[in-house]
Amino acid sequence: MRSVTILGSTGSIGTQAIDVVRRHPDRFRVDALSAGGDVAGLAKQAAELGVRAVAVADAARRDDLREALAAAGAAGVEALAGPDAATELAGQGSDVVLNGITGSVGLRPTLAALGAGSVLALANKESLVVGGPLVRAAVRRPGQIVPVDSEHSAIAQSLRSGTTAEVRRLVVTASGGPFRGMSRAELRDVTPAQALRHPNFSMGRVITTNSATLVNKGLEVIEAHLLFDVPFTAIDVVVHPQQMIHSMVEFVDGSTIAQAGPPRMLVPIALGLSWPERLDGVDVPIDWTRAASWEFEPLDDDAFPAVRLARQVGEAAGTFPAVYNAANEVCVDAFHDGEIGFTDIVDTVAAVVDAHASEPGDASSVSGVLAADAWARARAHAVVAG
Ligand SMILES: NC(=O)C1=CN([C@@H]2O[C@H](COP(=O)(O)OP(=O)(O)OC[C@H]3O[C@@H](n4cnc5c(N)ncnc54)[C@H](OP(=O)(O)O)[C@@H]3O)[C@@H](O)[C@H]2O)C=CC1
Ligand SMILES: CC(=O)[C@@H](O)[C@H](O)COP(=O)(O)O
Ligand SMILES: [Mn+2]
Repeated sequence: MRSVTILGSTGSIGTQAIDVVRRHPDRFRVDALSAGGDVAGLAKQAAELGVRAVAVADAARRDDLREALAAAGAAGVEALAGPDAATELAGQGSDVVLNGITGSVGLRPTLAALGAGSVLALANKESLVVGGPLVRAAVRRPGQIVPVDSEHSAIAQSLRSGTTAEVRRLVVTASGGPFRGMSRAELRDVTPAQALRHPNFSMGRVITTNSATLVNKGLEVIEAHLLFDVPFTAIDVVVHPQQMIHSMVEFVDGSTIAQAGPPRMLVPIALGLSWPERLDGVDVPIDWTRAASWEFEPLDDDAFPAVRLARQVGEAAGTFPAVYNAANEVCVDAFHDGEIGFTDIVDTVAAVVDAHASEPGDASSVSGVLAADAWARARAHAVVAG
């Protein structure tokens, strides 16, 4: 029986993780849950799962959380509130901490989980991207981070086919998003509602928007570099609209191992919780008796420059990846608030990254990384305000 803490339990990843746990009560016991501000959803989950503790990030919602717990019949559950609450839960030593929070705010919880010796089931790619070397230095043993991001789970599964020395390249697949095939000129007028229509996955607002701009793929290339220690020049991106192949590993003998399955997150989440074992019947496999075509096409870097920019910031390292991510988080909000257009998102991120070259930050401490994150947010707000 593994004890599990789920951070971001009310979100897309979190609720699917609870589905996996529900179906395997003999394998998992949920210790603790955290959310941003959804106290009602959190209290309902806490009551159902019989957890020990819950946390919300919004300090102003402490009393609401206690009331919601009492109303749900879970008054005895420890209730934490405030910006450090998820970090406190993450450091309490569950066997597995699933980080399903969105954004760089997930960095401290990621570090706390690793510091406590828990397995970190990592959906929150932003924490690894922004904290790269700090997160890697916090790892206490090989395999302590289990990727939940579907592409990286696919790579981890494929890597079981050979030794590290036998790996030649990683091939990360991309859906291409809802605007695949459009030119830069056509992209100027797309709307937030259109950007939220991901072709295959139902996910939170930030990652769905990032899939549309291809910033998600940029973050994933950096994530792959940091997780698997493969140089950027040996990480390819290929557009595969059906997302049945979740990514691939090419080996030195010319063989490529791909992981395939329907475009759903249940298998990566379940593997995150149970690694290295597989659980029975997590998802419905591909039906190979039905005719189907899978397409593969190159990425259009001119219409979607986010991956090229991510490679640049990844190579530059230091605080550049944190700046890329933080500027993007600001721009996603600004786009949805009607303050900027779609192509302004990556253009603004590029301008902020460019400005960072003359004011580089300190990536050797968490406070240094978070200072660069704050600097990039301020700079992005200034660019957005014109
Ligand atoms: N969804 C997916 O299929 C995939 C997601 N990922 C990654 O997983 C992460 C989560 O994505 P997703 O589930 O889609 O996002 P959602 O927006 O659906 O969920 C985010 C979760 O984080 C909580 N949260 C928000 N702000 C804070 C905060 N300041 N402190 C603590 N918790 C907070 C939310 O709580 P509340 O509900 O109260 O706002 C919610 O529980 C992201 O990093 C994403 O890139 C990776 C691969 C696939
Ligand atoms: C499910 C998952 O891992 C997401 O990151 C998803 O893959 C997004 O797909 P694209 O970014 O390729 O559209
Ligand atoms: Mn992904």
